[in-house]
This record gives sequence, structure tokens and C-alpha cells, in this order.
Amino acid sequence: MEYRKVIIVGGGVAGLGAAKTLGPNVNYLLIEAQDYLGGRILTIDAAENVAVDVGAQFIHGKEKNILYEICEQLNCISDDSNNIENGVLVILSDGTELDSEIMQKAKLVWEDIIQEAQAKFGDTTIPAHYSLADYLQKHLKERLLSSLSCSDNIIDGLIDYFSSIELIENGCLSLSDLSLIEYGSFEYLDGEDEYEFKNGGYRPFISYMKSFILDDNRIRLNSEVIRVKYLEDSHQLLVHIRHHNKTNEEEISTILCDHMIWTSSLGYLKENFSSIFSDEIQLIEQKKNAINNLGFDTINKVAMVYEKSFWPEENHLIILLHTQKQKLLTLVESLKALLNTKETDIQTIIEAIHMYEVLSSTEVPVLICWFAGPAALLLENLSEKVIGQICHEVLCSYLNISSELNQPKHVLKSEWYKNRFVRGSYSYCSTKSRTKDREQLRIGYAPDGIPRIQFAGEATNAKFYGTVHGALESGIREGTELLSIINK
Ligand SMILES: Cc1cc2nc3c(=O)[nH]c(=O)nc-3n(C[C@H](O)[C@H](O)[C@H](O)COP(=O)(O)OP(=O)(O)OC[C@H]3O[C@@H](n4cnc5c(N)ncnc54)[C@H](O)[C@@H]3O)c2cc1C
Repeated sequence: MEYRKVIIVGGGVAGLGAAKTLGPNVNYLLIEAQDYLGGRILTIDAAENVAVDVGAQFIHGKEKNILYEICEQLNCISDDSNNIENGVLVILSDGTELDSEIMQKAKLVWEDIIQEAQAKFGDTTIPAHYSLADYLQKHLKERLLSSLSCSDNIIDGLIDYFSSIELIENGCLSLSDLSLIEYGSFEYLDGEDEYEFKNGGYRPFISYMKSFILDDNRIRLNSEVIRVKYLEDSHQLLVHIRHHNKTNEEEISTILCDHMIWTSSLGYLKENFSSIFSDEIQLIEQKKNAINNLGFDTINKVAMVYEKSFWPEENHLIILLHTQKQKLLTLVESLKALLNTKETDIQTIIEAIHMYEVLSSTEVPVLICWFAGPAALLLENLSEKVIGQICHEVLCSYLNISSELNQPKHVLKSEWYKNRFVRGSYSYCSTKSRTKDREQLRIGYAPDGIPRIQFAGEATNAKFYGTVHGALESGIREGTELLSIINK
């Protein structure tokens, strides 16, 4: 039977970080269920010279950010990143522009409230079930009303917009799922909040990480680890692998190893953990609460590639505030006739459209819409043509220009929930979870006193969960620990 000292499960950034750390002298095999390396980092060519990151897109923070350091060396970070605050256009339902001063003030109010919510981290006087939504409901509207002199409709539109950004940032289905006490557990690194990439997106970073795996025999793609059993006699792990080949035929193989670093997403663990480790009752007991309690839902993106831009040149972000219910209803009516799609689906999607981001990394005009909440799941069942058309028509209607002249040339959408090796976007602290759940998820399984199965991946990082740098750090962390065990 094939033998390896170490098996790394998952070729996302955590798995690649672990492989780089173990280095060429350790006999490891990296097993990846899909046909590419990168996992939730996936760069797709939407058109010629247009690379779109359908998963992770930004680098969050600079100081002490190992991801930033690598990408800076690779010279793949865009110089425009610092301009992220400029060129924002905010349009209301009647097509008028919101005064930028009002938007600035609203943003300051929002940021203050968010900081106050973050400061509640660990406050044991707050009931455990209290969510960010509870906190916002109590404070946000009142504070916006007292700081801004504008109509109730605009205030409601602003609340909708800020809430949707928060849903996207946290990857949760509803802000009622987001724990208030744990909300401040995520640590922001100094520097800009979001650094963008040059054209090519995350691709150079993934190539760089892969370059440390010198030998292709150390990577097995299209191979899913389906069962792991600890053998008491030999202190080894018996690993069952299902290989998917192009003809859709399945083949099962087994490998023995001494150690394993497991890096799959929390979404995958929620669905498969108890069957993969069904022989390891102790391990299941150790982790089942953490896996159940931590949150993992879906966000998705739609990218639209155009022949030429039709939005104001100087704007890189167009925000829509849905200030008139009637406008939404009219849009739903006209799209229903055009698209032959369920009215309620169209409405859910339109209500979730709050911004169009101009992709700065390419000369070709590309708009990106981010979706969270129920709309993110719903769009996975719509065709690219339909979802692209909805996004396009809504923008044209708000800009008050003809939608026919400037149809998108290509539309691309992500489907992170349908991907059964991921099942969502990234982890968050739900009202059922506590920070210690991440520690519980991380802790290694040591049936003979020596850690045999270690756990990495973004969800195991208590400070930087939900990010690429958090995932990378977790892989390096487990790789380093394993090296010290092997070298003892
Ligand atoms: C839409 C979206 C936008 C995002 N935006 C950002 C952003 O702008 N900035 C940021 O920092 N982060 C962002 N993230 C989060 C970031 O992408 C993730 O935190 C990070 O990539 C997770 O890496 P990972 O290695 O932990 O997990 P993954 O990337 O999920 O890697 C795990 C790998 O394991 C494989 N696998 C699973 N089960 C098995 C098995 N049984 N056998 C073999 N292989 C298996 C999977 O196929 C996968 O490739 C975003 C994510 C999404 C989905």
C-alpha cells in the first residue's frame, strides 16, 4: 500500500501554506478534491485580458500581514488601492444623486456604531443570543436621524445598504445570526481595509505557493478523502480516497500515513465530518459542537464584462439606495415580462443589489455585484444570462439610461454553495458560537498522545477567520507544529 509521512487534505491556501512550511524534505502528499489548486481563491478569465477573482478578491490590511508581504514581493498589488474611498456615486430610486456630504456623515455614524459593537467583545453582561441586528435596531436609525437632515426613506435606504455590506463582510444569511459578544473577535490589521490586485488577481500568489511543491507527484487533484481511520497497532492513519476522473467513473484507493493536516472549509465539515471520521468517536465528540455552532453561509458575485463603460468615468463604486418601494415594484414588473423568471425571485435579487464595483485591475470595463443573504443562494439557480440581465437593467434604470445600447458581453457568476467541496463562503461567529469553538476546531487529534490529525483552514483562525491571510497563517501554524513533532 502507498505510504506517505504526511497527507495534507485540501489544496486551498491553508493546504498550500502547510506544504510550503513542511518543505521538500518531508514526504508529504497534498490531496485536493477539485481539479485546481486555490480552493476559495479562484481566478477566471471572463474575457480576453479580464481576470476575475470569483472567490477572494482583496487583501485585508498590510502590517504583519504575511499575505501582503508575499504579494508585495510578487509586485501584484494594484497601486490604485489607496483611492478606494474616492469616486463613489450614490443614486436614489428617483435617479437623483445623494449629496456626498450626507453619505460621508452617514458613514461616520455607521463606523462609530460598528466600533461600539466591536467593543462589546467578551462582555459577559450581554445575553449570548444577542445579535448584531439587535444592537443595530436599537441604535442605528435613531443615530442616523439625529445626525442627518434627510427623509425617512433615505435613512431606510442607507440602513439597507450598510446592512447589506455587513452581510457580505461576515458571510452570514442574516445579521440576526451574527453574535454581538463575538463580533469584535476579528482583528483588523493596520493599513488599508482592502488592497486590490493588478490584472491577474490572486493568480500570481497561487502560482507562487505552488512553486514550493517541486514535484508533481506530491499533488493529487480530483481526489476526495472520504474516510480516515486511526490504526492502533501501527499508530498510522488509513486514508480512503475517491478519485474522480474525466469519464465520471469513480475509483477508490487507500494510503497509509503517520500524520494528516486537514484544511477543508467549515461548510464541508458540517456536511461530512461525522461520516469521514465515523471510526473516531473521540474526535467527533471533541469537535461536533464547534462544527455545529460556528456559522458558515454563502455570498456570491456576479461579474459583467462590457464593450465600453456607460457609467460616469470617475466612479469606481456605484451605490443604489432603494428609497422608493414603487420603483422596485415597477422594475420587478418589467423584468418579469422580459425574463420569464418568478416574480418573487426577481424581487429578492433586486432588493439585494446595493452596489456595483468597477474592477480596477483591467482596462476592460467590468462591473461586479456582490450578493449576500437569501439572494446569494437564489442566484445559483438562475442562469448567468438572467442574473446578468437583472443586474444590468437595475443599474440602467437607476442611471436613467437605455439598457439596450450597452448589454454586457459576458456574465460570470460564482456558485459557492453548489460547490460541495466548500458549501458556502467563509465562517463567522454565530449567536450559538463562542471564540473557544475556533480553538476547539483547531485542536489536534492525538489518540496516542502525538497529534495525528491536525486542523487548519480559515475557520480555525481565532483572529483572522474568513480571510486569505487567516487561512495562510493557519496552514503555516500547523505545518510548523508538525515539523517540530517530526523532528523530535
Ligand atoms: C466569494 C468570496 C469572496 C471572498 N473574498 C475574500 C477577500 O476579498 N479577501 C479575503 O481575505 N478572503 C476572502 N474570502 C475568503 C477566503 O477565500 C477564504 O478564507 C480562504 O481562501 C480559505 O482558504 P482555506 O484553505 O481555509 O479553504 P479552501 O480554500 O476552502 O480550501 C480547502 C480545499 O479543500 C478541498 N477539500 C475539501 N474537502 C476535501 C476532501 N475531503 N478531500 C480533498 N480535498 C478536499 C476543497 O476543494 C478546497 O480546495 C472570500 C471567499 C469567498 C467565497
